[in-house]
Amino acid sequence: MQGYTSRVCSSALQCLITACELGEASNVIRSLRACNSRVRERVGRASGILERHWGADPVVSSKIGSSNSWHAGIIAGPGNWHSNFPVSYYDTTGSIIQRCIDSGIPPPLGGGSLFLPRTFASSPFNGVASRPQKSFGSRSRFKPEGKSRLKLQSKSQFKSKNAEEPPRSKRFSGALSSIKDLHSEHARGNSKTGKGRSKTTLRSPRKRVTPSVRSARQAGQTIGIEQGAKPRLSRKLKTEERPNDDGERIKRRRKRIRPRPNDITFKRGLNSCTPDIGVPSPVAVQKAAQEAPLSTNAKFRQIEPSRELLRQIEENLLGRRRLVEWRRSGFDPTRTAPLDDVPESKDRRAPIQETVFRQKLTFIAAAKIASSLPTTQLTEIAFAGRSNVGKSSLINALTRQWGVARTSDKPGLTQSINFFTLGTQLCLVDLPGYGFAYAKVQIKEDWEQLVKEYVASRPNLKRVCLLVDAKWGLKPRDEELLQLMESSRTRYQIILTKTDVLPPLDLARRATQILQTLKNHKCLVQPLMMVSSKSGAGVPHLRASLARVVSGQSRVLQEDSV
Ligand SMILES: Nc1nc2c(ncn2[C@@H]2O[C@H](COP(=O)(O)OP(=O)(O)OP(=O)(O)O)[C@@H](O)[C@H]2O)c(=O)[nH]1
Ligand SMILES: [Mg+2]
Repeated sequence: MQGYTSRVCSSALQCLITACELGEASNVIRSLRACNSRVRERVGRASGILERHWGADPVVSSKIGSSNSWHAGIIAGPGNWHSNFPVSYYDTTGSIIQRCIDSGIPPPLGGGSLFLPRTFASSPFNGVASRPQKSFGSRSRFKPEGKSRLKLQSKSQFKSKNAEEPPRSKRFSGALSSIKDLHSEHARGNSKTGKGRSKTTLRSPRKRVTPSVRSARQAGQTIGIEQGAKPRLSRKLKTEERPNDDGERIKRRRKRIRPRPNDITFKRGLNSCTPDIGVPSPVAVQKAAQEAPLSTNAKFRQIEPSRELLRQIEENLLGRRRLVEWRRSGFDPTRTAPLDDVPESKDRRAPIQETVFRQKLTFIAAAKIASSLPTTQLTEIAFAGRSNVGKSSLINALTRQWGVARTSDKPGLTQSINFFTLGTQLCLVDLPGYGFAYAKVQIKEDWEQLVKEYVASRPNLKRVCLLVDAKWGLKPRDEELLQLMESSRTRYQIILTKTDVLPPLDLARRATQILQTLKNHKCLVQPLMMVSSKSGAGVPHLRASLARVVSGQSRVLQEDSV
């Protein structure tokens, strides 16, 4: 039988197969079929092999392991067998465990595992095969040779033996406790069956034998305290007291962790060493606050805008506003640029008042180099500013012809000087932006140079609208262009854009800040305009101002020169 066992149990899979042959197969398979599909999916090659041998569809895990004393075929399951497995599986496992207990072999405590002992002689699985083998190689290979020492019992025999069993749950919990007892007994080596610490059962881990101990053993000496070996110290003694050679107990000093003087990681220590400078007087605090340089934000918040500017912002609903404010003022928020309208114009949008801006906006030319600039007799108004400031959007908003000048949220879309005629009087010029843009450095430098050339030398250029993002204000690149226009005596007007993203008060502060910065500039045209192409706020005012450029009134009226 030993040979039979070793052959059959050469792998854990075969061990499982053997278990099935011996009467547990149908139970195991049936119970595992009841498991969910996820469990069944986990079946690896093992199931295929079993299927080939039995023609059945057993669900056995692909995880198969073994130890010194056990071959383990881990049965796939949704969790630990003692908590989540179906009742039928409990039944099978429980009966196996019960039989292990009966045979005096401690069944393992692992979860979801069917463990089979390596040595079949002491195995509890002594049942008779419930079904014949189908194609499991030569049958004779697995037949026990000679007279079996095992007392085979049929399923019915086993059942009748365990006829008066307690209910399943109790039986199982009882089995669990007895498993634990068995384990502890085996660990002590005095199992009631006398099989504890045998080769076939659990072994305690081997103790390491040092060469000195081995030589002493060979010399027939006993190893122990009397021989001068150090006695095993209890945990307490090890940490606090330790006997010296004379048997006296010396108190060991506990190691104390002290910070090194140069260790700056010991922050608490450093803090405690900080000299006490005392509470400063309020006068000193005030003086220090006055002397300390203000941050850019703090400086900005200190700006006090004029009342006139605040009134203008309020009247034109400039700045960040809620929809309800637009509604209350009679504007329809569902329209494009709703504030570029007359309040309470229910049926249709009020037409643009300036005739010139009612004309069709037509793209006529794009210039990438100075020589390709078109020669026209039309009055030109150019829109300059940093990339993405909203130049192209403003051209569309002024003419209400959205989509003619192409816009993008990516800086650097306009890379050439684009000319748009507006009727026969006016030409709006969309300049490429400067500053950050998604373009090659060389190309950017080229178009910046072109803008400077155009602004400084164009005879028909009557006004440059320098667009400044209301959120960021003037930047060094803007100031560069301002200097150029000052030196070339080109008239320019500052237009704050994207005013809808800023609170009204901050917008007023920004306008004041810019006016303060540019108060000595000669070519600056007043007033500073604030617009939002998105909400349409301020656009009618800008239109009116630019229309005066076309009609030539601006110079006559001196309305906007400094
Ligand atoms: N919130 C808000 N967004 C705006 C306003 N004007 C333009 N934008 C947005 O800003 C982005 C850039 O607009 P453009 O008109 O393409 O800017 P640009 O100055 O022509 O940019 P470049 O051609 O790259 O120089 C777009 O996504 C616009 O929708 C505005 O008044 N308010
Ligand atoms: Mg553009």
